[in-house]
Amino acid sequence: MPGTRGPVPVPLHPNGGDRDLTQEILNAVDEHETVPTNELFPHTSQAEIKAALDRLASRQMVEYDTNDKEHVVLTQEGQDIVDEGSHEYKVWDAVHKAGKLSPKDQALSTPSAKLGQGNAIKLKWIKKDGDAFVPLTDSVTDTTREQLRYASEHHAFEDAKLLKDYQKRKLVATQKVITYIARKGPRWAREIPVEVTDLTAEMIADGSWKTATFKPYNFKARGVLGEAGHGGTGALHPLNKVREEFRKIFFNMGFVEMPTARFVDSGFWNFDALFVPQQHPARDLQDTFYVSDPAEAGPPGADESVDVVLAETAEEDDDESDKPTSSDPATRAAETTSKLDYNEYFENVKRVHQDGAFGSIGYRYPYNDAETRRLVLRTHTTAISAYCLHRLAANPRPCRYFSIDRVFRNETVDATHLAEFHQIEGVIADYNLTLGGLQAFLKRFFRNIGVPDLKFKPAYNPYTEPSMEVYAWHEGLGKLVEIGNSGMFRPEMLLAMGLPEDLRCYGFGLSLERPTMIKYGISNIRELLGHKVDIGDIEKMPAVRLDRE
Ligand SMILES: N[C@@H](Cc1ccccc1)C(=O)O
Repeated sequence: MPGTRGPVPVPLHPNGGDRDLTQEILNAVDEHETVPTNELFPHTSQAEIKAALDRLASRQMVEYDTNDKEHVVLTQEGQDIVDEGSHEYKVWDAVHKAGKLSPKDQALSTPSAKLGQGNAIKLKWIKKDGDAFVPLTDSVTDTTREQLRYASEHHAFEDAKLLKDYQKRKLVATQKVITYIARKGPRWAREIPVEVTDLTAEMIADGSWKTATFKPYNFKARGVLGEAGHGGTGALHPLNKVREEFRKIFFNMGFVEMPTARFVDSGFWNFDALFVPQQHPARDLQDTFYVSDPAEAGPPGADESVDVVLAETAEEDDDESDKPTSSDPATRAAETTSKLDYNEYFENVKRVHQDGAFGSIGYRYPYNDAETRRLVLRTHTTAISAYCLHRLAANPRPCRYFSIDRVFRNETVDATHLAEFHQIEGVIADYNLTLGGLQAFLKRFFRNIGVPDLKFKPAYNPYTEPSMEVYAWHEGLGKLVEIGNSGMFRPEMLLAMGLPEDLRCYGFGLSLERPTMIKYGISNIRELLGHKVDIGDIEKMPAVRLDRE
């Protein structure tokens, strides 16, 4: 069984299907240098091709240009001519076969034959002899058919001047076709590299270390805080031991930690930005703790002075090593923020709630600005995810974020419920994501913590559609238990932030308490958190590895 420290491959095709279009494009670019992608993949939709190209372009592996071209396409009548010959040809053919043919003959009374008679005479293929037609030649060249056949094969006429004429005769039409021309980018590679974070014994044994791409060291990362007092991880609270295990798993899967140091947040980030309607029962005093002093936050964006920086990947750090000013966290935060317009975002969110926008019909109720400023103890860490996704709009690109921190709900405390608990949350943004990809990811994630065989159940969240509850088999209880919630963030939520249309986003969340209680065999949550906790017991609890029972 792989340890939690082993390299975890990044999925190449998030839709989980067999086909990997990004790899096919990489192969083609490698072989042909410049590739008109739609001609190469005529049966693949434009949107799919663009999504695959965007995934590669965002990694700077390929670059591409977009070309608008007019294509000539045949109408049904034009196609019939290519298949059977022109109207004049059919007239000549009938007359030629018969030797002599009355205009009243059935073969000459079809609408097509009526259209063709004049031309066949003009071309000197037939002539009137008494009241019948006779052929003038034993062979003809059907130019109309040849020209149309050429146009259907080449999407253009050999002589461009013919287009107008054929368009007037309604035998062809034109169609705008977008072609994407791809070529190698500055970070060209034949494959999306799997970045390995650790050198393992297996890699040395099987020689794969020689060709592996190692994730560069981030020398600016802060070190792990030294343990004081009791010493070792034994001094950590069991929740923090399990939290550390989850953090390692996230880091190994290429996630970046979100800044969660704000237990108090505004109604805007906790609810409105996530399209929880202002009358939703979850916003009730019975369910949510509101702060009374101060009761209100400034408008969204007013807290921008708070120095919140998402650690970028080591790779990006590396790029900036020769630019000391921009690697300074405060400067970087300012750079990112300056591109974001909070007023516009706020108005967008209001519009979606009140009138509908970005393809959503909205809730259609009068939106209350004061409600958006009310301060709450955050009820879920999705408030932070919304905040970080909005920041992503300043520089949209595929990314993976996670957080593990405390949330608060005004609930009656019992053996399995506390008024405060911890949420583990993950967010993945990328082009062309699908629900199947989310299931594949969740299966991989939970396998890493030793939970195989997931089941998914459709669910509802105001901010995701579709949404799925995640279930796993619990040996001890002998039944399926809910272990998490997930979904794809709604387009009206992401578009309102200014994220591009094809950048889609998964989200999922689970509690930290549940896996911890299972690991330590604790059945009453009050033994884990709060005033009833026995410190002696906590000290004796061993360190855990999530993937080992
Ligand atoms: N916020 C959800 C979890 C979740 C996060 C992100 C997307 C979907 C669901 C919860 O509290 O249960």
